[in-house]
Amino acid sequence: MGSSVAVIGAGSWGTALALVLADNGCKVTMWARRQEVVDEILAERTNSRYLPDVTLPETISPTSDLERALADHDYVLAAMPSVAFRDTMKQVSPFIHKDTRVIHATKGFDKEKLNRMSQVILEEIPQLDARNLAVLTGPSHAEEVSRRFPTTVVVASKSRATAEAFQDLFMNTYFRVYTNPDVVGAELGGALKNIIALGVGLSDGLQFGDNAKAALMTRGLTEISRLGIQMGAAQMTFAGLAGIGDLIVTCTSKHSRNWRAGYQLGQGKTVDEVLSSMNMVVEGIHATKAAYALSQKHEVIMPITNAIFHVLFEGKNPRAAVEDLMGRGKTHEMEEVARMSMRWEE
Ligand SMILES: NC(=O)C1=CN([C@@H]2O[C@H](COP(=O)(O)OP(=O)(O)OC[C@H]3O[C@@H](n4cnc5c(N)ncnc54)[C@H](O)[C@@H]3O)[C@@H](O)[C@H]2O)C=CC1
Ligand SMILES: O=C(CO)COP(=O)(O)O
Repeated sequence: MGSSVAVIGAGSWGTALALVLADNGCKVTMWARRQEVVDEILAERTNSRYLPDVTLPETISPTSDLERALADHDYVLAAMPSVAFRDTMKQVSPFIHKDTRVIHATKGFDKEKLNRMSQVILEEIPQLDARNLAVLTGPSHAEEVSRRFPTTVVVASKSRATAEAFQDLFMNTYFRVYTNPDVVGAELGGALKNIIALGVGLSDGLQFGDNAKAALMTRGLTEISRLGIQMGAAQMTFAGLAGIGDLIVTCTSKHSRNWRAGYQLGQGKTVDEVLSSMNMVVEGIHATKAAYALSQKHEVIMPITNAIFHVLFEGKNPRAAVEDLMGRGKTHEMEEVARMSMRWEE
């Protein structure tokens, strides 16, 4: 038997990653908040609400008892929605020691302080050695990973040893793991692309076509990078799996909850109607609020995020938001780079 891994969170992503680990020979204990999820896995070996049509092997043991989940582990993986992240880390903290290697796979911001998830982990688990912390991100829908479709992801950690330990833990023939030392860029790429996917869904719901989709993705990546660099990320990360890679999959996949939520908004539903019709997390809604505040704090211009914020939280008509975006003042496409290196011929 390989390593023991405690997976905290039995939603779609926690369950799909537990499957990857089980395929790799790990003994997995998966914590679910709700006892009925545990009961279903024990009785049927399925998690039908979050990952239908997938059979879970016996090497994945579910429990709703956090202490039991964390009793005996070599590694901990946290994969719950960002809104539940800080509270869950508070509860997890007493069972984590300095040398535990912890990885999270959550794509969002802390609602209290707008912090990244790795910052929340270190705040709530102060005894943890920061070098033992990593993030897993990249273009990876649970529905496809659980069908063992070829997938590539990034593990980012400040410590090469930790990044490589998690690379070894997760990597297999259908799940290819790259390492990256840029934790800030990896976390921001994953969290901010959800906003753009919502925007693309909105645009598709309004039947605006493929040109608009390409514009939102490209200019969306520009503003993701702009905020990211200001917050300490490396620009190159946004050209990789955690940036453009995840942006592409989330803006174009039928599996994306963010795209689906945006699409329904574009068709005229309200935010409350959309949220009550989805039984899964829509991180982009929370991320829009966080990124709007972060753009003001860091004095970074994010027109698309601003427009989506006004649609989601101030009742602005999506068509009016698009008119405002199209009517912005004239600008150079490569404004930051241009200042540094590009020259007009005359
Ligand atoms: N589903 C996917 O394909 C991927 C998801 N992610 C990220 O993983 C994170 C988790 O997402 P999913 O597993 O997809 O969500 P999900 O919507 O499938 O499941 C949510 C899980 O969180 C639990 N939960 C909800 N509220 C909670 C609370 N207040 N306290 C404790 N637990 C609570 C639910 O019981 C459920 O187990 C998100 O940040 C998402 O962006 C990242 C990559 C892929
Ligand atoms: O992050 C994801 C894929 O990489 C999941 O995106 P959604 O939350 O939009 O489904």
